[in-house]
Amino acid sequence: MSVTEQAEVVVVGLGVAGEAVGGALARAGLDVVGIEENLVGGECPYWGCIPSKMMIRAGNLLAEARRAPGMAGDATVTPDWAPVARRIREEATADWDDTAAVDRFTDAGGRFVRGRAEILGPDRVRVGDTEYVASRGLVVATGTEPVVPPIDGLAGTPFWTNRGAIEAEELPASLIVLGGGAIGLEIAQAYARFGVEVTVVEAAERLLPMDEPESSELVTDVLAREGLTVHAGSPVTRVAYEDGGGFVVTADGVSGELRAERLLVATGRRPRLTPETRAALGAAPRGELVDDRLRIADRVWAIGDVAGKGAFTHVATYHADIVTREVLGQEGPAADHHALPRVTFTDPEVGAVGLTESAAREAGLTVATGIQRASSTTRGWIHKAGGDGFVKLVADAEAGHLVGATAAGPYGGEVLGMLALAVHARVPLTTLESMIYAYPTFHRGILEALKDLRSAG
Ligand SMILES: Cc1cc2nc3c(=O)[nH]c(=O)nc-3n(C[C@H](O)[C@H](O)[C@H](O)COP(=O)(O)OP(=O)(O)OC[C@H]3O[C@@H](n4cnc5c(N)ncnc54)[C@H](O)[C@@H]3O)c2cc1C
Ligand SMILES: NC(=O)c1ccc[n+]([C@@H]2O[C@H](COP(=O)([O-])OP(=O)(O)OC[C@H]3O[C@@H](n4cnc5c(N)ncnc54)[C@H](O)[C@@H]3O)[C@@H](O)[C@H]2O)c1
Repeated sequence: MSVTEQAEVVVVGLGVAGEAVGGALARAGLDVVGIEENLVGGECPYWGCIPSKMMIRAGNLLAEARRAPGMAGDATVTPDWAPVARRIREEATADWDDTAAVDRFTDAGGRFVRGRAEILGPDRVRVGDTEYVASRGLVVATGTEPVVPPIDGLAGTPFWTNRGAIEAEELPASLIVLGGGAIGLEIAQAYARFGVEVTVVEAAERLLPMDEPESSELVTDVLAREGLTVHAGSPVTRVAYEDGGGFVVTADGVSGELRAERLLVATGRRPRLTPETRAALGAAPRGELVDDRLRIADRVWAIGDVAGKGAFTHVATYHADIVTREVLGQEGPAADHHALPRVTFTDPEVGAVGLTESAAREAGLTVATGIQRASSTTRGWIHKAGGDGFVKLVADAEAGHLVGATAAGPYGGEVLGMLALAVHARVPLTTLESMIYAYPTFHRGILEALKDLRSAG
């Protein structure tokens, strides 16, 4: 027999986005039911951003030490994965236990339900035998799941997704990474720095295909110098797994077979939202899910990865703030993604914001670009080993402001900060040109890139 429970707000999925909106609304005094089938906090703290950045930090320490010869004497590096795995288990994930996060939500006044929610309609959700009816709003925050491509032989093999790679207590001797996007490259480089023999196989013509071609070139070059094998433009045609023998991968354009102990599938993620759920919520089967208030329908919102506006934690928290205001009936700006920043935490970091050059051209803008290589700046020249990078600017020449930028290099994600502001606030190029840039910094490359942009235009 089913039971019906009333609530003011029902939040489905307590990942980054759902935990933030659910907690804020509960703290504001609303009766909030939060439903989570796995761990409260979602992908980012347990299998995503935080543990992967711990791996990267550790790998970067090794890489810096290896750069000492010729610049600072000798350094002997003996990589050890144990402290990394321990830090991920103990500091990042509490051994994949979300008690603290659940307590945070219930202490705020939220009602927590562990289970898989089935969304029945714009105001109701079922978990097991209980139906939850929302009088004030339903928030869908179900995130994304890995896409596993339909490659012959792949299904049924013990391949890893990001979760396997993050949870690993011991490293394999060798790893094939399918997909040269953010997940694939961050993990590939970190693993390789710990001595794993890594091969990256990317179907598109270049790594990081959604980024500037200069970013792809830079990362491909650095990875090759670090001893990784990279195959781009090489769709995988077949995967096999031999007990005790590991994975055997065949890809177009790659002669012979690729073999490795482990296989990581990092070929993108898709929203956890079935066509049936879209229909139940009154959304069209395809296309944009939300409007600029992140509404699917009246009093139904989608936030975070599932909204399809960028699968990043900073998007999830940005959306959560907007929908918190919406539910509480508070004034505030609508969602605006024109200056979405993103950082791929390879070393060098690839930070980007807004439109790439090709996207700006496709949008019909009169585009002007400027580029400055880090090695040509004083700071890059001083930095020397590990100093590869560049700043690339993409301007709407008619409007006279930046519409996109890339800051790749040491601290690329940090240099990105002022470029994100410039794109967000549509700061006039003349203002950017007339300000003072501290010397010798990596961000001074922006001034030189502006000069390049003007000289080209
Ligand atoms: C390896 C990796 C590294 C990353 N690194 C970064 C980074 O450095 N920076 C960055 O900004 N982003 C990064 N991301 C992306 C970031 O993790 C996501 O953007 C973020 O977690 C999105 O939050 P979310 O709440 O939208 O979704 P999620 O975190 O996926 O949470 C959704 C939650 O909903 C639950 N759920 C789904 N369906 C149901 C249901 N029917 N019933 C009940 N519960 C349900 C899920 O169990 C999950 O806990 C990374 C991702 C990965 C995989
Ligand atoms: N630093 C960060 O902010 C960060 C880090 C990791 C993940 N993320 C988020 O998670 C999302 C998912 O990451 P991802 O790396 O899985 O996706 P992605 O879309 O960034 O990259 C997937 C890559 O796989 C390639 N690919 C697709 N099918 C393939 C196939 N059959 N064989 C070989 N290659 C194939 C694609 O061309 C693409 O380059 C990212 O887009 C990002 O939003 C962010």
